[in-house]
Amino acid sequence: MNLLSAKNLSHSFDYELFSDISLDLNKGESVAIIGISGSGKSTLLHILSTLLKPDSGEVSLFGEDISGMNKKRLSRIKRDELGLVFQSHYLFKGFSSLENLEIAAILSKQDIDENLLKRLKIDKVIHQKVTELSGGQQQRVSIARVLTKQPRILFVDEPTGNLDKVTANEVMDIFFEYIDRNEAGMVMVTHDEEIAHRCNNIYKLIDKKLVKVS
Ligand SMILES: Nc1ncnc2c1ncn2[C@@H]1O[C@H](COP(=O)(O)OP(=O)(O)OP(=O)(O)O)[C@@H](O)[C@H]1O
Repeated sequence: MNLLSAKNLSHSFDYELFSDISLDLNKGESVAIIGISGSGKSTLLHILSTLLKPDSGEVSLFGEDISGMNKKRLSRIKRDELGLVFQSHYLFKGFSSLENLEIAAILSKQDIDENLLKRLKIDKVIHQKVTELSGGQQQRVSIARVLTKQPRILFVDEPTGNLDKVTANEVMDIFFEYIDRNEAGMVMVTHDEEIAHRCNNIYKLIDKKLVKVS
């Protein structure tokens, strides 16, 4: 089943970033987007995850074109079905990590998975304020929070940027197991070719086009 379908996307800021880009994501599938710095990878991810409207083109989620959806429906889909793991973590800074996870658990009527916290190596810091944690710890709290709500599509921007190699691989294992177990899908932007190769499909943003690499 198709989770996401993007057709003929074009977008410009001061200059044209890309044009006529199409991409599909099916259940159980992972897609990596690579490309040089400034090629527009994060912008494309923002468009696919409904945060940004493209200049032209269409994004459909679960078979429905989002441009035709009313605001309320789109917000509900965003809240319940999409999981965004971006570099700015969007954690509630005044709260502890546990409180951040509890908010996600309550909103989505899911339970916090203790084993996930152990695997992410945040079980011991869970009572500390978010602001007392390192960047890498905050990133892993934000990953735990996103997975707690059990989204159907994960949008992940440079997930392993400030993690050591062992932790980075563990985080990737967690993402891939999550997709398999929940028949979810993932679109991931990364600079790390090794990590990109763990995905089912790799696309490169180059010369304003999205080219399938493998
Ligand atoms: N909101 C914005 N307003 C104006 N220009 C923007 C905006 N967001 C991004 N840009 C510009 O668009 C270009 C592409 O940015 P983007 O972050 O999508 O690239 P990227 O491929 O993800 O880069 P990196 O790998 O360095 O993160 C950059 O030149 C950036 O300055």
